[in-house]
Amino acid sequence: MLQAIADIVRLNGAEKHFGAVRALNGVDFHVGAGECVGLVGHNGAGKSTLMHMVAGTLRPDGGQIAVRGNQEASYSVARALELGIRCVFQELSLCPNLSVAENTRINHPSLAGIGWRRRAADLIRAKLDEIFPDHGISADDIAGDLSIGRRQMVEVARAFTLTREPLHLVILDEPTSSLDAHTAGQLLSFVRRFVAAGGSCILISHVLGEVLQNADRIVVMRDGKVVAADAADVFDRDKLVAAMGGAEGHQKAAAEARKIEAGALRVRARPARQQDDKELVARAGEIIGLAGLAGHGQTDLLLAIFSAASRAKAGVEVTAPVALVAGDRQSDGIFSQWSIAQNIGIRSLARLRSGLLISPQREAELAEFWKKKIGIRTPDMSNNIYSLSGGNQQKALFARALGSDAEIVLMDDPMRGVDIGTKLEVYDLVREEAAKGRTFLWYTTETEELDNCDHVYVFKNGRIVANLGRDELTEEKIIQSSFGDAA
Ligand SMILES: Nc1ncnc2c1ncn2[C@@H]1O[C@H](COP(=O)(O)OP(=O)(O)OP(=O)(O)O)[C@@H](O)[C@H]1O
Repeated sequence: MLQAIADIVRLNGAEKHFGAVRALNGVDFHVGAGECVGLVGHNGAGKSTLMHMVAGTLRPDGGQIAVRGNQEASYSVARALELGIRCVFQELSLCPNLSVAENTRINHPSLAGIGWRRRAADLIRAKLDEIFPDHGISADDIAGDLSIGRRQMVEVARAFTLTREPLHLVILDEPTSSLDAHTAGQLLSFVRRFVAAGGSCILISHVLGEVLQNADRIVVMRDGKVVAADAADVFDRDKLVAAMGGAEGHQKAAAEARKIEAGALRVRARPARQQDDKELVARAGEIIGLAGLAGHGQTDLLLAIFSAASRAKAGVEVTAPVALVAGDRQSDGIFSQWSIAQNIGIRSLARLRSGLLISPQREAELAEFWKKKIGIRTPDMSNNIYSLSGGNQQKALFARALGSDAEIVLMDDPMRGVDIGTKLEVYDLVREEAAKGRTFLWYTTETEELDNCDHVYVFKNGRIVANLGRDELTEEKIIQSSFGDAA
């Protein structure tokens, strides 16, 4: 009996189908009080679906759920909140036209009456200060005006705010996917403090090091089933990868030096706020990294280059067609009413045309080619794009850019939510395409990914502060440049 009460939540035999897809195939899962459970698995393994069961946002087709030892017959979001279970979903859920304070109020019905706005502002400000001491976010900021990283910080902080509503378990579905290494570290150390004080967390991440270092227990999912579950110290990176399946055989070849012939100039760009003569220069066949703390001008420069391809822009020279892989897929990348195939084909319309119309057959062929090439997991590419798991949506955006005629591919933190096996495949693909002469400009919040780049521009306060060659590339050096006056 005591054991049962020590569980915050326990699912037995959870089942969920989406048409032909068996997203959950009899899953047993539990979280104890004062425990951080890491949940890992390939894109489409069923992690988010399982979390929707815990958060009450989806009803299982079969199985039972018990919270603190009590069977819940009609479990729902409202019931989960009443029981102190909250979730930070992968697809961020802040209302874009409301302020940070107003968004906080949504989760706290008890913040009512005169002065609620100030109380909501105080509440979220205090939590942001506690988790991310140098956050730079105001409670009056409109959510839609914030960068994706800052929205993620608000969403996470909001989940941990305390009023009259109880708080026992927070589900964090890829909470660091848009955070730079410094900010991700702040969040993970807060999670450790929360758990040490008796709270519980579920941490989903494709950054395996994060899970290995911060979870007490790790659960591995594969194709809708739990395939391994044990204390975190029983696993290491290789064991996790092996249990997840799909990444075997891939060596970390990324760091190998590539032979680059300096090709024709493709991009020359000066950030709008640059005061010295530093500028970004990219040539045919190069893979160029953009690094530094999130929100320091990397995305702005990519967007400036993207728009300069169609309209002349001061300080930016672009000499070939450009495609952009957006990291903020909800706002910038996905056409939500369209199928997966249409989402992939949109950047290649000239090639897909037959007479005046788009040929559905050519569109389907392009989509099938990329489905196989990067393993987009779906029974049918004519399904709506939102039927894909988050990581598979991101793969579709890759396919759109790489399947197009663009000679310059801009990547704005593009691996958000992509699993480790696919990441390694995409790295190979990027290097392969660069060897054929394509140019990649790659902003990433994952320092490890910079190993794929020939050199890396570090940004601070909207300016380039350093240009590091691959032999100088270490996390320390990047952080040093990001915080220092210059480098
Ligand atoms: N609303 C939906 N309609 C149809 N299929 C869906 C829907 N939601 C999920 N699926 C399918 O269920 C399976 C599990 O998806 P889920 O989002 O749980 O995976 P995941 O492990 O969270 O993946 P990721 O790491 O990419 O986020 C996938 O095959 C996905 O395509």
